[in-house]
Formats: sequence, C-alpha cells, structure tokens
Amino acid sequence: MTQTTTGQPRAAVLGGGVMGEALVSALLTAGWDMDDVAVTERSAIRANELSTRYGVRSADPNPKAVRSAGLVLISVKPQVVPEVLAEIAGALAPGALVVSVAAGVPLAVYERALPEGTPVVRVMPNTPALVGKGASAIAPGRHATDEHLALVERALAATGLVVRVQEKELDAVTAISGSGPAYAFYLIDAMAEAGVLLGLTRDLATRLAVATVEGSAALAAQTGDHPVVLRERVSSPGGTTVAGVAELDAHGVRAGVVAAARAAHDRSRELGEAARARD
Ligand SMILES: NC(=O)C1=CN([C@@H]2O[C@H](COP(=O)(O)OP(=O)(O)OC[C@H]3O[C@@H](n4cnc5c(N)ncnc54)[C@H](O)[C@@H]3O)[C@@H](O)[C@H]2O)C=CC1
Ligand SMILES: O=C(O)[C@@H]1CCC=N1
Repeated sequence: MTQTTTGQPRAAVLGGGVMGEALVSALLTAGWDMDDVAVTERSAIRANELSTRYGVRSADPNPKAVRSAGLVLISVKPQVVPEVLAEIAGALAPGALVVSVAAGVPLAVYERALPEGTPVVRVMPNTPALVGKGASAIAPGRHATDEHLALVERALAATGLVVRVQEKELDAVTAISGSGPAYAFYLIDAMAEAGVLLGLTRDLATRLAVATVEGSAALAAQTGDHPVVLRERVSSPGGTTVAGVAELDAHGVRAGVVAAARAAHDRSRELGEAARARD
C-alpha cells in the first residue's frame, strides 16, 4: 500500500544529509505521520540520529524503502544520483512520484533511468527551509501533472516559499536562491567581523548583523519596495550610509555578487552535463 490513512502517499527520503533532514522535517510538519516516512542513509550513525530525532524508519536499503512509497524524494549528491536510480528503478511502486533536489541533474536523466511514464519533479530548495523560511522552485518532468506538482507543494508547504518554474530556469534559480544563503551568511560574517574590528564584542556584533539582515529582508518582503528605494531611505545626504555604500562600490562588491551567481549557474550546468555524460 503506497497510500496512508491520512490520504498522503507514503514517503521515502533517499539520503538523510542536510537537505534530506529538511525534507523529513517538512513532511512531518505538513501532516505526514512518522510511520509513513522512511529515510535511507549510507551512514548508519546518521540514520540512527534521524530516527531518534524524528521517529521515522531509517534502516531500509533504497530499493526496500521505495517499494511501498508513493512519494520518493532523492536528496543524495548529484554524483550519486545515477547509482541510486539504478538501485530503485526495478523497485518503484506503480504510479510513484519521484522528486529530486539534486543540483544540475536534468529531468531527462531520471526519465531515462526509471520505468517509462514515471512522473518526476525537480526541486531546488535552500537551507532556510530548516526554519520554514526557505525558497524552493519546482519544475515538472514530461509525465508530471498538475496534481503531482500540487503534491510536491503540499510536501514542501512547511519549508517556506514554493514557486513553479520551467526546468531551463533551474540553473539560475540554483545560483540565486539555492546557493544564495551562503552569500547572505558571507555578508553576515563580514559585517560581524567589521564590528569586532571597530571594537564591539563578537557576540554583540553577530547579533546586530543577523538582526539587520533579517530585518532588511522582512522590510523588503513586506513593503514590496524596490531595494534601491529602501537603500535610499537609509542614506541621509552627506551621511554615514552613502560613505559606506561608496566603499562597497569601490571594492566591486556588486560585481562580485554577479560573478558569484554566474559561477554557481555555470557549475550547476556542469553538474548536469556530467550527469548526462554518465547516462
Ligand atoms: N545543502 C544545500 O543547501 C542544498 C542541497 N541541494 C542538493 O541536495 C542534495 C544533498 O545535499 P546535502 O544534503 O547538502 O548533502 P549531504 O552530504 O549533507 O547529504 C547527502 C547524504 O546522502 C547520503 N548518501 C550517500 N549515498 C547514499 C545512498 N546511495 N543512499 C542513501 N544515502 C546516501 C550521505 O550519507 C549523506 O548523508 C544534493 O544533490 C544537493 O545538490 C539542493 C539545494 C540546496
Ligand atoms: O552547493 C551545492 O551544490 C548545493 C546546491 C545549491 C546549494 N547547495
């Protein structure tokens, strides 16, 4: 039976790392029963940790875990995806939806490796999903219907924003929201370090930096105002902010962010090409 008493399909999360844990937590918050969620792990220590923390089943190998699942979520590294697909192709329950968060790996790779007609959805989430403030983009494969996308949206409901995109947009999405938290943490760390340099304690500087980035994001989200307008409101003529922002420009920070996103985009493409080559 792939259907549960709550009407949700039984779920199997393959790979219980950072993102796999976020998926397990999201499913439970979205109403899945812990008995209806299995997670598989190569590391026995990690498997044990997840079953202790969430009460989910974690001892099964991949083929056994997917056999009774209507929803299979793949959260292993992109390089491991082909091996996992080969393992599960013969064990998938009829009609099961396969969802993958792996960066770069094209839908076509899943569709070729799995039985003809298998619905597949790619998701690009990010780590703020762990605290319900994530941003995920979902893209359907050839056999994924509106109902399949709606199921993925239900499964991810507790993770934050979920938007529908086309697969061709996913490399750019990966560069902006997938990898984006690292850029934000980089900024927070730099601001905190600067505070220490200017004489604040590290604890105070870090708390101020985190609250400032969090508050600025909330203000942008709630007002919907253009970031330039929001920046102008902070910038008194001849004041401190214009003096600071002029230095960001002089040090090429804007160009650095654009270059970072371009590099992440290109790396996502490379991962896709490598997956196609192994196919
Ligand atoms: N960490 C992030 O911010 C994001 C990660 N992703 C994607 O999520 C996927 C996982 O990334 P992370 O969770 O960061 O990596 P991770 O290294 O934390 O997790 C991968 C887990 O898979 C397990 N594993 C390896 N081979 C396995 C197998 N054959 N069967 C079952 N489990 C196996 C490993 O033991 C590990 O715990 C990647 O494909 C990545 O592209 C996507 C968006 C954001
Ligand atoms: O760094 C990575 O490859 C993954 C995908 C997006 C965020 N983390």
